[in-house]
Parts: sequence; structure tokens; C-alpha cells
Amino acid sequence: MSEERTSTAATLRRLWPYLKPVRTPVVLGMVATMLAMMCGLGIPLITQQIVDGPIAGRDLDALPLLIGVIVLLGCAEAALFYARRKLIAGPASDVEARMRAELYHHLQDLQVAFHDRYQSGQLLSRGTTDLTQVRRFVGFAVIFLVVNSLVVVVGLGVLFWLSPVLGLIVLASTLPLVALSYLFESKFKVVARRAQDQSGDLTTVVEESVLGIRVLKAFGRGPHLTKRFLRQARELRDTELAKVRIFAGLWAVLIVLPELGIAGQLAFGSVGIANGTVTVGTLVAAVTVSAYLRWPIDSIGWLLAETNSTASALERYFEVIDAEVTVTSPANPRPATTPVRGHVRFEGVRYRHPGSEHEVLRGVDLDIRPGETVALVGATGSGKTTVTALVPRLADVTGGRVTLDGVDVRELDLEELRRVVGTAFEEPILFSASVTENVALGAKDVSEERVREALKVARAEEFVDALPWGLDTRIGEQGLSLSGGQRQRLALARAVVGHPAVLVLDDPLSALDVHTEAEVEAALRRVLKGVTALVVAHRPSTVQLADRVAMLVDGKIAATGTHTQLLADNEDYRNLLSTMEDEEVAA
Ligand SMILES: Nc1ncnc2c1ncn2[C@@H]1O[C@H](COP(=O)(O)OP(=O)(O)OP(=O)(O)O)[C@@H](O)[C@H]1O
Repeated sequence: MSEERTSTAATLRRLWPYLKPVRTPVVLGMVATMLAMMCGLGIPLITQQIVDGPIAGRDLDALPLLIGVIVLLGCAEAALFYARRKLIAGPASDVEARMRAELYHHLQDLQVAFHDRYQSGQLLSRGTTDLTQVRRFVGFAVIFLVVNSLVVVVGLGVLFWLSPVLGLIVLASTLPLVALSYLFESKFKVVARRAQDQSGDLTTVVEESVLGIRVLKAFGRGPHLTKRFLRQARELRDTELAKVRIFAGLWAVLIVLPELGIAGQLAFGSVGIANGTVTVGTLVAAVTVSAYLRWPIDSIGWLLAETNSTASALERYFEVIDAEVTVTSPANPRPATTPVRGHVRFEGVRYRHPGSEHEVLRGVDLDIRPGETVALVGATGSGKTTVTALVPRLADVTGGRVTLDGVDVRELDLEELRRVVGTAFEEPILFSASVTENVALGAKDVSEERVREALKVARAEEFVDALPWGLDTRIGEQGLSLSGGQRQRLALARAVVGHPAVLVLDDPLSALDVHTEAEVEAALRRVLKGVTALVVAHRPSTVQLADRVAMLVDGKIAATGTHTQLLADNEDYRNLLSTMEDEEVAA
């Protein structure tokens, strides 16, 4: 239990660097809240003066002044609470925005292998729900946790000053709460974390079903996924109910103890009045102070729950922030040759996915000469995509090296490397943006002319011009839907827009129909002439584009040669090609 406690405190402490820049308004907000609560606490003391003075003595001369003080205290209390909101709202949102920005930047820096491991819904909920929880904590919970604890201490002090016996009664009814809160915190923390994780899982299901709506509809699997969604939603509901049950237990005690305290005060106070040891004003003031302390005492359980939920939210946030970026630019990068010749070599390259026992690549040797196009073929799952990922360092080799003009790609500046190497993936991803923005993603600061030129190369200019707003047409999610071939051509335009010296393409023809394929193929031939290219080939037509073919078998390059040579000499190649042809026909 103590370990959990330390970890809650330690996690919350990590919030400090984000709070530091806004500490002044936060502290001022805390002071304003404290003063507001003190004003409220002052009112029962004036009530005591009124009961024991003007009321008991039936002399109303002092009444206007005392009533005036009560009105003043009430107004000051309201003004100070207003000031708290004004002071805190901005800084709390600032903390949330800064943390969200840091998370986004870090997610951009993290290697693809990290993203493979995390469900996108989990990352989404960390960047949204969890950080909203942090904002609520900074703007409200942390302030009232400090202020209300102080108010309880001051209130108890006032009660002792009014009457030690009455003070003792309230203290006795408050102390068990401390022990109870201690127990509550450790129980609640576990359930709070579970609820946040389940909420992330649920976000993933919603996200995946929206993105995969076509597949679900086509296969009639909507009801199946709905069942899964409902099961997970029920699990989350059960966890939320478990939270409520734990909280309800604490809440019941929080309600009953102060009531018992007030009952005790009334009993002992009435006896005191009869004995003449307590005045009526003192009893009225003590009961009013105790009633005033109800919210600070009651709120402590809820505030502890908020604190625990925040600690869990922070824990989830820091899990991502603490993930190490392993693919980074070297401290002292070596300059690339100018101009880049584009000589790419794989030297004994090995690769194992993080956390996997199995080595996908087990000593790949491949020399791609400047200006040459090499098609990479191999069975499904043989590691072709993995080979291409190693050139722009979407992943780093786990053995051997990949060189560009004789320099290990890991020794080059990462940004420069990715400028030199253009990439297009088998699945052409488009973003919710205009055609220009989507293509311009391929390089920094490209002009509209360059975008047009790239579209021309990818034979996409014609269909883009026919779009309702031409280059400005919004495409991607929530935009105009494009055909597979059109998307593939835009992805190609994106790959070539920066005039890269090396192109790495994961079968750009796989989504194209025969007519479009011929068009893109012709365009590709032109593009490939000036550059070094490694093209994964899933179909024989892609192979025809290459000067040479390399065959990947069992994590190694088993054979290289021209398509004609391999077709004549290599039986495995012939078999592979006929499988590719069969798959193409089946597709
Ligand atoms: N994140 C991962 N963790 C563990 N193994 C992985 C991961 N990603 C891919 N693999 C495995 O690595 C192997 C190589 O995958 P890769 O996508 O490179 O093959 P490929 O030859 O491009 O396949 P295809 O022709 O079907 O596109 C496969 O067996 C795959 O299951």
C-alpha cells in the first residue's frame, strides 16, 4: 500500500515542471480561495456576537454594524471566489495545452515500432480525456484539496477557541476520516487506472469500426463488432460502478460523522447553557461553524478521488512521454555527398521486431547502384516491407548496416536522409486536407509548381484538375473520396515532389486497374530513370519496371539478376512469379 502511495505522490510531483510557469496565478488563486473560505468562516463568529449581544441584551444599537459586517463578508466571499475562477481558468488550460503539445511532438518523434505496439485509441484517450482530467485537477481539485484541508484545521481551531469541549467533539468525529481516506485512496487508485485503460480500449473499438466501416459492412460484421463494443462498454460501466461503490462507502461515513458531531455539540452545548458554562451565542456559532465545515470535510473524499484519477491519468501520459525515441539524428551527423549519388548498399543487414524472438532479416546483402531500379520480390511475409523501411530509417537495423554513398544511414542527419529518400507505401494514406497539402507533405517548402510537376509525373494532373476545386479540393477522411488508383498516384506524387535521389516504393501499382496501371507505369519509368530505386513488387508488371530483381528468401537475398536471367536460370523465381500471377488473377 505504501508503495502505491509513494507512486501516487511521485507521479503527481512530475506535474511540477508544467505547473511551474503558472505557479503565480495558481498560488494567488489558492490565496483568494482561502480568503473566501475565511470570510465564510467569519460569519458564524459575527452571528455569535449578534445572539449574545443585541438579541440576548435586547439592545439593537450594535445590530446594523454587525449585519453590515456580515453583508461585507458575504460580498467579499463572492468576489474572491470569482477571482479564483478568473485567475485559474487560463493557467489550467495552458498546462493542458502544453502537455498535449508535448505528447503530440513526442508521438511524431517516436519510431514506427512504438506505434505498432500501442492502439491508436489508447493514445487518443491519453491526449484527450486524461489531459482534461489533469486540467480539472489543476483548476479545481488541487486548490480545494489544499484550501479545504486548511479550512478544516482553522475551523477546528475556531471551535476550540469558542469552547474546547465542543471543539473536541467535532475533532473526534473528524479523525476517523483520516484513516478512512487513507484506505480509500489505495483502493480507488487501482479502479481509476482500470477505468481509464478500458476507456482507451473503447475508443480504439469506435475508431477502428469507423475507419473500417466498409469492411464491416461488406462482410456484415457490424453486429459482431457491436457485440464486442457492448461487452467492453459493459466492462467500463462495471468499473465505473466499482468506483462509485468505493466512493459511496466513504461518502456515507463523510455524511454521518459530521452529523454525529453536530448532534454531540447540541447535546453538550444545551447542558452547558443550562450549567451556565456555555452561552447561547457560542453554541449557535459552534453549530454554524460545524455546518460550514461540512463541505470542506465532505469534499475531501471526492477531492482524493480526483487526485487519484489524476495520478492515473498522469501515469498513462508519462508512459508515452517516457518511451525512448530510438531512431534519432546523430549528435555529429556526417554530411551526405553533394550531389547525392544515391548508391544504396545493404551489408549483412539483420532485423528483429522489438519484443519478437524471430529475426525477419538474417543477413541481407544488396548493392543498388546509383540510378538503378531494383525490384524486391519474395513470398508474403518474407520481409520486403521491412527491408524498405530500413533505408529512410523508419526502423533501424538490429545487425549489419545500410549505407548511402558509403555512409551508414544512421550517421546522417535524419531530416536530410528523409529528404534524400522519397517513400510511397502500399496503402496510400491521405490526410484530411487539400490535394496540394497532401502532396506537399512529401517535402519542405514546396511551391505549387513543384506540386503540379509531381502530379504530372504521377499522371494525376488530369483527374486532379477535374476535381470540383482542383488542387484545393479537400480529400482524405471527411473529404472527397478518391479511387484506389487515384490515391496511389497522389501518394506517388508525394514521394517525388521533393526530387529525392533515392526512391523506396512499396508496390505502387498494386491498387491500380489495368488502364491506370499502364499510365502510372509509364510515368514511373520516367521518374525511375533519374533516381536509385528499391521497389517492392507484388505483381509481375512491377518487376518489369526494374533493371534488376532481388529475391528475398529466409531473410536473405537468395538471388539477383535481370528478370529475363532469373526467369531462365532460377526455378524458385519462376515458381514465385507464377504465384504472384495467380494472386494477381485472384485479386
Ligand atoms: N511489429 C511487428 N512485430 C513482430 N513481427 C512483425 C511486426 N510487423 C511485421 N512483423 C512480421 O515480420 C515479417 C515481415 O513482414 P513484412 O511486412 O516486412 O513482409 P512483406 O514481405 O512485406 O509481406 P507482404 O508481401 O505480405 O507485404 C512478417 O512475418 C510479419 O508478420
